[in-house]
Amino acid sequence: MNSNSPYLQFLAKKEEEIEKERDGKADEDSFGHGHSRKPSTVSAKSVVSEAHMDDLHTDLEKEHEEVVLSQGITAYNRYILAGANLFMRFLLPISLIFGQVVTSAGDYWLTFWVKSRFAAPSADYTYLYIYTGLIIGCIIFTIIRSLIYYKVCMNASQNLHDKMFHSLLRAPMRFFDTNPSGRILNRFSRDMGAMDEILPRVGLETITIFLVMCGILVMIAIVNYYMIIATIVLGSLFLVLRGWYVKTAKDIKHLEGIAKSPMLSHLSATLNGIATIRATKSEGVLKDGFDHHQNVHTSAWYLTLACMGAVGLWLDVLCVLFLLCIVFGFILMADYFEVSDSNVGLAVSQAMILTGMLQFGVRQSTEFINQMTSVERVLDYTEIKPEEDAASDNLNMTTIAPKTDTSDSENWPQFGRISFNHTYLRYSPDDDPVLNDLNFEIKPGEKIGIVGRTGAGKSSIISALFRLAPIEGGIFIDNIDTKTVPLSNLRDKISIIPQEPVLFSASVRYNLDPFGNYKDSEIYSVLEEVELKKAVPSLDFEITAGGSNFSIGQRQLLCLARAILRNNKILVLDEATANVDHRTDALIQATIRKKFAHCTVLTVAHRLNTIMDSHRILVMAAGRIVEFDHPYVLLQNTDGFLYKMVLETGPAMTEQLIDIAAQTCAKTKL
Ligand SMILES: Nc1ncnc2c1ncn2[C@@H]1O[C@H](COP(=O)(O)OP(=O)(O)OP(=O)(O)O)[C@@H](O)[C@H]1O
Repeated sequence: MNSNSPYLQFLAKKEEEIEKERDGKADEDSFGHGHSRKPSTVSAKSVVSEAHMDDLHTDLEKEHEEVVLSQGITAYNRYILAGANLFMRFLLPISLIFGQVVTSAGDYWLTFWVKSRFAAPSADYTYLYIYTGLIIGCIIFTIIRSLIYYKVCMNASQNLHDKMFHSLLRAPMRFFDTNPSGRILNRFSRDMGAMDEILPRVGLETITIFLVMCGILVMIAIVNYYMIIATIVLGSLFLVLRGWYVKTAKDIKHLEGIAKSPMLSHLSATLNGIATIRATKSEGVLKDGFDHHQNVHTSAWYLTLACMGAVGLWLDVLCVLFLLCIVFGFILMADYFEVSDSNVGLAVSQAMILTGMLQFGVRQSTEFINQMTSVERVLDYTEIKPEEDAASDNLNMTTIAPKTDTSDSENWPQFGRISFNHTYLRYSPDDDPVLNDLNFEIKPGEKIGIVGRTGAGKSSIISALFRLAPIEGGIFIDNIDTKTVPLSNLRDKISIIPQEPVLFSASVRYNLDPFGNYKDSEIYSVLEEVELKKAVPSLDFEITAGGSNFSIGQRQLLCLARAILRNNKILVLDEATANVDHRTDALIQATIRKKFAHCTVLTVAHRLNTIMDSHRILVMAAGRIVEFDHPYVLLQNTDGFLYKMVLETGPAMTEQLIDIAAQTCAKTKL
């Protein structure tokens, strides 16, 4: 260590980088991968990361609390607007206030009744009837206000959920690249859960307590208006105390979250390495480590309890002081004014309700503000800027050529001619373009292989074709600018067999034909073509999550079956044969050649043998096209990119590849 060798410096730098990365992108690491193409991280990291979830969630909460506080009323307003129409917005406050007025009026009426009975004892039932009426009114209004309130909350939850889901479905790919899937799932699970279950209850309790407190203070002021002074003084003290509590509680909660993570990660790491721990007899060390983490966490948790206890004590002190003011106020006043016993009784009994209720109120209102962060987060997701789809309202496609039959959106594309016209693509507006000035044309029915080193931009060509990211310049399919085609239509008309086969947890029928456009016999026939009929007992056979009850090869074949069924003029294969065995690979290749003989096929390839018989090969480097011609022609240039790539496969393979290219060349009489 003392030598300070370059290796040690390198290690220190690395550690620093990891630390920085963890700080900066911690949430991304823990919740999942932001980018679908990233290699999976080591499992130990994800175990530790999982344990960090609470801590990070607290961080996120903190970040959003600031948003809520800064946006303040806006979030509340938008929540109510999402759940209540104009009538409900009018009815809700009225029912809340009326409920409280009737309840307080009942208490006051009792005092009035007692006072008049002492003044002139009689058996007048009017008092009783009015009191009964007030009690019944109190019951009815309380029920009505609860019904209206819960209806508004339920509507808000449903509407915001639907809006969030809708806006997520239309979100651009960039959103999914920058938001880890765990975070998105949290919005739908944790935040929606809070909005459905916790927020309405806590909200109603907070509102009720606030109204009861107002009722009590108003009645005490009516009985003895000097009490307004005491109320203002003690009310200010209360607000100060509450401010301290909210701030402290938030920080302590954060502290507790931080202290909890190491304990959980220690536990999960221990469970993961239990075999090693037992083999090395290091149970004691691990136990001490766990005890240490738990002690730290317990200390933080004890702080939470102590904080709650302390605020409870001080709130009770405030209530007792208020009671003291009321009682002594009446004693002092008795020397100068006539004070009725029933009024004293009313004021004292009402003030005593405050004790205990105030504590509960503070806790619930803090919880309410905390839960509103969930609403804020959901509101954020309802406003995701949708994908640019200028054509969605305008189904007329514009052509660069005079309008022909091809402009008919139903039959488009009829030929499968693709041309890139000075096309640039950038994933983020601030980044450099990933595709640079692509200019090429693919004739109808051509089989094109796309090759290049990793990161050269092969997959980005597919992204551009599907318009997964904003493009500059134009991409024309059968002379129609894809920018003028509605996105759903464009994506519907190009089939893709992706690198990772995508299957839904649903029936085979749904996976192959989600919109129910084809007959069972047609679906069976394509299953037969990809030799899967035996593997699939029936079309209602359920595919489990991610297609785990099928092998990777079978999943690829299902995707191929889906593509055949769609019968599109353009097929894109993204290294589709990278993970399958030789036989399945051969079957996929043969089926594609047969079934897509008249279609334009673009194959992004890693293995050169699958594309050596293509009509042309497009070689990419750093987002530009460096070569584009028949493979045999390209291989004549011994300085060329393709030739060098072929050489890297070894002498035997090189010979074989050149052979395939030459044969294809002879066949096509180039
Ligand atoms: N979603 C994305 N967001 C930001 N940058 C991206 C995204 N996808 C790709 N890139 C960047 O674009 C460049 C080209 O990537 P692309 O995936 O097209 O390469 P590729 O040739 O298909 O590589 P590979 O063979 O490894 O799949 C790379 O520099 C990559 O970092």
